Amino acid sequence: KPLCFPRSCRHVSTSASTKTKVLTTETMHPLVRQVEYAVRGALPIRAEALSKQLLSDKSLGFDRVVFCNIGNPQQLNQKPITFFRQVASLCENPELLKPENRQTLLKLYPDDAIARAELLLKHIGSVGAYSHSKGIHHIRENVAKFIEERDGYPADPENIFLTQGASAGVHTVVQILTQNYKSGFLIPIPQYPLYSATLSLVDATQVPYYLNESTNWGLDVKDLKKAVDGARDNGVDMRALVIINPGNPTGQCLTEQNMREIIEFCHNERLVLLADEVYQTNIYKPQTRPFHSFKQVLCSMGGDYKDQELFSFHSISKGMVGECGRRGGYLECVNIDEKVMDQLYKIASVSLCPNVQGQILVDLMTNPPTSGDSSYPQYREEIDSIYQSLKRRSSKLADCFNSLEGMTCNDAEGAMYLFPKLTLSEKAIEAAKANAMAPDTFYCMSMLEATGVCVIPGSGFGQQPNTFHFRSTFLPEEHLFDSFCGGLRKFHGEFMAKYKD
Ligand SMILES: Cc1ncc(COP(=O)(O)O)c(CN[C@@H]2CONC2=O)c1O
Repeated sequence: KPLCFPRSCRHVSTSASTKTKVLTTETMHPLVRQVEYAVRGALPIRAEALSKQLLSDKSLGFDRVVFCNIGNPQQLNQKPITFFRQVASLCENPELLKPENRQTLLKLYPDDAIARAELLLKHIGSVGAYSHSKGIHHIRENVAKFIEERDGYPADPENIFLTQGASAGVHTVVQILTQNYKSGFLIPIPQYPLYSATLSLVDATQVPYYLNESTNWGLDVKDLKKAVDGARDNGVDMRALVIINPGNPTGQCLTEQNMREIIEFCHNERLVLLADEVYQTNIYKPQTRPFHSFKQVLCSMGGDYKDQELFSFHSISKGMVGECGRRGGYLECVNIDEKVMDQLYKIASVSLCPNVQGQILVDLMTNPPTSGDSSYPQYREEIDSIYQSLKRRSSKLADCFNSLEGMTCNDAEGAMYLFPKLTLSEKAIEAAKANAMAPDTFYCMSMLEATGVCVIPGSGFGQQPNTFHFRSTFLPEEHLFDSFCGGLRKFHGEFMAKYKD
């Protein structure tokens, strides 16, 4: 019988309450302590607190907090794609697929959703089982087919890892590429802070290259060369170039010519290319700035570049899918050394496998209903409706920002964000200092307290010195968009008046 002393008998060391914890911020890994990730930093933390306060306090001046800090479409009520959820739900509850339930089931589910679930379960077994550490082979075959159809060049399922979101793939690749603190990675400024945070965690060296706001966040290879040469002069062992295309937070889409120059640069400078392409279907100017994958451009450049190493990342969190919480994505490894691939597999094995429902969504994202399938009309309508709405909202919000005093904003060619530039008065800058905040953080915090809208200051992504920006998604529901923009307009006018020089 297990010993169980009543509380009164237990000897509690009097020093227990005074003994410091074993684990404190002083004794934790310093690399963890130094990591910053603004997308879920001070502003969202305050926003969460206000959201809770709203439950009991109606005096805040707004009736809801609008989380524009994160590209999380379904948090702002974007509907999931029906076919995807039908298949996922059948995979989750295979009892429904039993013959005795078929007549009832056909009243609730289209035949192609039933067929897809049965096909997936044939390869998966149970969603509750560990899968292959690279991901289910059948799904990796479908991802390879998707890549081949997208690019017109072969893709090998063995070079594809399904991942727990693109984040996990990025982390693994950065980790395996980092030999020591001298390992240098070129990262864009502004950048999505997954990269700066991950590089901090592995103690690698961040080598920034600035995107040019005046050319709609253009990337000039000459700037890359300057950054690499400067880093090498300082003893940095340059390893890789990170490209986010379409850009986050900046929304630019690279031209094919620019991509060829980038690949040539990597080849000449012997840099591994990390291509983050999670927004590859969030393309709002397809006529002038269509999406090209780096895989496709690399293959089109022919034999001289056949040894250029490339890692490409994709995700189910973005596009019109927005299944962020399911944590699904893939990593394609191109021209990577066989033995390194074995090491990648070993690291993937340590985490056993990416979650299976996330893998199912990768299959559905890359292998959706096609013309002639029962679900195709509804699938097409849902995707097109979300796409057109995102496109309209991106323009509406950019127009709103460009109409505000002291604010300019490049259009979003892609992704889910706008990154407007703020010109702030001396008084506002002084007030920020008095509040121990960066000026753009002060502006964003003031916006949050006045409107309930949570955006992220430019300092969370990096920006040219003495410039101020913030990042907002354009995800608030379209029927609320006019009042959303109206609220921002009102706040901005009051803020500028309050701190007028
Ligand atoms: C450029 C980029 N890469 C990778 C990821 C990670 O995606 P997974 O969900 O697949 O891990 C994100 C997420 N976007 C973050 C999250 O929402 N807002 C952002 O800026 C991203 O914007």
